[in-house]
Amino acid sequence: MLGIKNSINKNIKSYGYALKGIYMLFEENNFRIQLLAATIAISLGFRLGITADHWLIIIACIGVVLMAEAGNTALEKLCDHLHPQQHEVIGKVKDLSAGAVLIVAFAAAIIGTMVFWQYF
Ligand SMILES: Nc1ncnc2c1ncn2[C@@H]1O[C@H](COP(=O)(O)OP(=O)(O)OP(=O)(O)O)[C@@H](O)[C@H]1O
Repeated sequence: MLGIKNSINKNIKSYGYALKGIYMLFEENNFRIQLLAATIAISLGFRLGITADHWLIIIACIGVVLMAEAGNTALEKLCDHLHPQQHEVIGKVKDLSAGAVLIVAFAAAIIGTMVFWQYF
């Protein structure tokens, strides 16, 4: 019984740390821009009355883009902490990570356009 209680407490703590991470993301300019784009897409979804299938696609796109941005931010912070000085490899790691975000954001923009296009 105590084991289950400890396990639940540990879980709740973990969610707290995760929420702290999400809160930190709000300080990032790129994250705020992506959140604005997500808000516009969700508002458009309600306004156009899109189908449940289309909601799944839009929500999945938003989730993947925000997750990629969170990963990119975490990697940038780790790079800056491990190697605050300029280094070629650090630059490459940051560019690759930013590139990953750009790839999913671009794909999400295309998918979003294809979905919403059908309602106009
Ligand atoms: N320590 C470093 N060594 C070499 N190049 C770096 C280093 N730090 C940053 N850069 C280069 O500068 C670019 C911008 O880095 P920066 O850390 O400012 O990220 P950013 O994309 O501006 O993100 P943010 O504005 O969220 O901090 C990187 O993509 C990389 O090319």
